Amino acid sequence: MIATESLSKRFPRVTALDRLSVDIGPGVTGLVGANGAGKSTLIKILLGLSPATEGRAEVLGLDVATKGGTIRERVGYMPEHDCLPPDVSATEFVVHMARMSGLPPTAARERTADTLRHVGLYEERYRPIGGYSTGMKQRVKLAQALVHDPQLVFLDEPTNGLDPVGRDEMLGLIRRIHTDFGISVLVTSHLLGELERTCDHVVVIDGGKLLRSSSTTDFTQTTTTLAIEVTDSETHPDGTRAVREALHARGVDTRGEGAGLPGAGHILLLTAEGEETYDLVRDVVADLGLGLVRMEQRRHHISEVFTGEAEHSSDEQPKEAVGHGG
Ligand SMILES: Nc1ncnc2c1ncn2[C@@H]1O[C@H](COP(=O)(O)OP(=O)(O)OP(=O)(O)O)[C@@H](O)[C@H]1O
Repeated sequence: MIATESLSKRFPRVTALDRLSVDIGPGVTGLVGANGAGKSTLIKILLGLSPATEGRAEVLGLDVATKGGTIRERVGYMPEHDCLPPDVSATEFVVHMARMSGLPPTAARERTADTLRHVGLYEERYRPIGGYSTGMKQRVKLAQALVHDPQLVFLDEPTNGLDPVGRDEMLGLIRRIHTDFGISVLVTSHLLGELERTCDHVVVIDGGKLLRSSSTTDFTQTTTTLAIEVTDSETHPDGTRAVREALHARGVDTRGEGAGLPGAGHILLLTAEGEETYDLVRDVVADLGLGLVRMEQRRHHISEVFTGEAEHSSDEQPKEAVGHGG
């Protein structure tokens, strides 16, 4: 979908992109970096809106230096900053954008209605945008990026300014752009954590340089941490505690109880030494006459992995560069 080769962008006082080489395939890809890392600059070059100082890039097999117009016909773009006219309605604005992309009037109106419904704007779509909440404005921006049925969309910080609920809704919408319509997505964020549920692939940049590009599952490989949850019984009204003590008596210590996780207080975490740990847990739970609700390997969160790597890396400081929220 996207390929860059030694791509650089230098402004008089700052190098926004520094010999960036990266390949991005279909699906949902997160582009993560702190504010100023070069994300928006990369998007503008990929759209053919801003020339690179050095290197080359292709989007959908088209050279950004010469085929910007064709790229913009096939790619949707949701800019980071507020850029909506306050005194027109969402419908009027999105129809206008659809017409600008070359759709005939009837198709533009139909696509606008479908797209606004998809992003969750209903009766409000006839009211002037100036009265909208931040979340509604973000949805209008998303709708105009999708209205011409692009093959690929670039979403620049779509969760900016949203509260946690609004952020989750937006991330769900982004995921559905790919699952429901088969449109590939490049979505930027300065929050590593929020992209792990949404993206198939994550590209991390810092100071315009590529820090890492890998699939989300590679970032979050399974660990040897086991999470266990058991039922209570009449004999053991606190089943979790009974299992903890029984495991301890057999030399297996459990850590914490999954504070912050769903079902916190009922979840025991322990390090699996191999198959025998699974057998031991099964036997202990059965001997106590309890039910095993779940026994599963916990996955890392991207941000934990990244923090670990940062600690081992001497020449890069992603810890300071990349937020871990979300
Ligand atoms: N037109 C410009 N002229 C001069 N410097 C620029 C220009 N555009 C961007 N920069 C600088 O290039 C660097 C990268 O900016 P860019 O906007 O790409 O970062 P970003 O990762 O998108 O961050 P943000 O989310 O804050 O926009 C920053 O130091 C920025 O100040």
